Amino acid sequence: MTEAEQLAILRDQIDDIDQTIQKLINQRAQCAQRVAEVKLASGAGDIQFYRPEREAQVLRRVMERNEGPLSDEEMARLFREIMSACLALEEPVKVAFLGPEGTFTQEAALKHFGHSAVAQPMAAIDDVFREVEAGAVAYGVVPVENSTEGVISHTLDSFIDSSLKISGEVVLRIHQYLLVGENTRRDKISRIYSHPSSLAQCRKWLDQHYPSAERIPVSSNAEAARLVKGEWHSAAIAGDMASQLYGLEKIAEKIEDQPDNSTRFLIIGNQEVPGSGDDKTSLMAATRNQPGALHDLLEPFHRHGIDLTRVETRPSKVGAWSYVFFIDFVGHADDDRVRMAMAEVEQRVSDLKILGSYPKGVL
Ligand SMILES: O=C(O)C(=O)C[C@]1(C(=O)O)C=C[C@@H](O)C=C1
Repeated sequence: MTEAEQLAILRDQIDDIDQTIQKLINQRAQCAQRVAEVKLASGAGDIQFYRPEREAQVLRRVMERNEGPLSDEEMARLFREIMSACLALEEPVKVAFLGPEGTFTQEAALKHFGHSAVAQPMAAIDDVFREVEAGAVAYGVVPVENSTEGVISHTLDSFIDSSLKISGEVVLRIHQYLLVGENTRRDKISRIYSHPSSLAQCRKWLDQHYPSAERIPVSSNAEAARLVKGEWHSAAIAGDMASQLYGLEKIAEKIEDQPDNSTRFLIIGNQEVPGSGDDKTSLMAATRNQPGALHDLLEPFHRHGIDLTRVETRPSKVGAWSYVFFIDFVGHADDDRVRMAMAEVEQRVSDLKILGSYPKGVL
């Protein structure tokens, strides 16, 4: 058989399969429309079309049953987009993210909600909180910690004065690129712009490759990319999205010092999310200012076998030398042992707020 004949046969098969997939996706979308009708018919005041726990369960199941050759992650990403489109038929989900366009936070928002979400850039973390609090959007996406750089304290501090809840988390592998516009040659770079944390994530690489270039901190990576678009002798450190958005050339790839550099983002909103079977909880606690306060706070978690994934300390804003602890642990607030531990913790602290229970990041 000639190459052309072999290709024609295989492409016929692909056409048939595509037709079947398309029919099935539309059948799935019709089911989602019926789900929306049921939710509307329930007459409840605040209808939740977006269901984070259900989405996590669907994606986990996709990964568990996957037999390849496509990877589990690739398959989950495809289903992520199918679900995003189905949800948009029910009601498009509106999301505010820490902008401008092209930031890693935008990438995180799209990874979490899919490309059918309506995502709006905000100038600052405070603005993301405000936009959700005002009800202009249903959810916000903000960075909370980076594996190289540590916690983003501004995000944690924002919870102190906010009634918003955490309804999800998403972890993004952060790859940094050195980008130039058409006016700059790679051997003529004297200025490198980026967000301070990206400059820090690439410090060793910069010391080695561009020791004498001036490092200029700016408000975001995307802003760095925008600046160098027309400038001479300047480069930006930013992600793939910013590079595409501003049509910049990548002259060096994956320049982050830590190969597993990743950032965790939180999804904030007003929703209480039921258990998905594999959840995390975040809480905020203020202790009385006395010796052993942190030990007393953590002891019930240990006794009830609850796995802590993070403990951060922040100044409480209500007087010098008093602190608020942010604690993440594995489990849902409705789990029996979490309930028991929380009842005990409550006796030992001056203030306790559950910021939310939510599915562990799947993708
Ligand atoms: O199961 C639901 O509640 C749906 O609305 C359906 C569906 C889906 O497409 O599978 C869509 C949106 C929700 O966020 C979760 C799941």
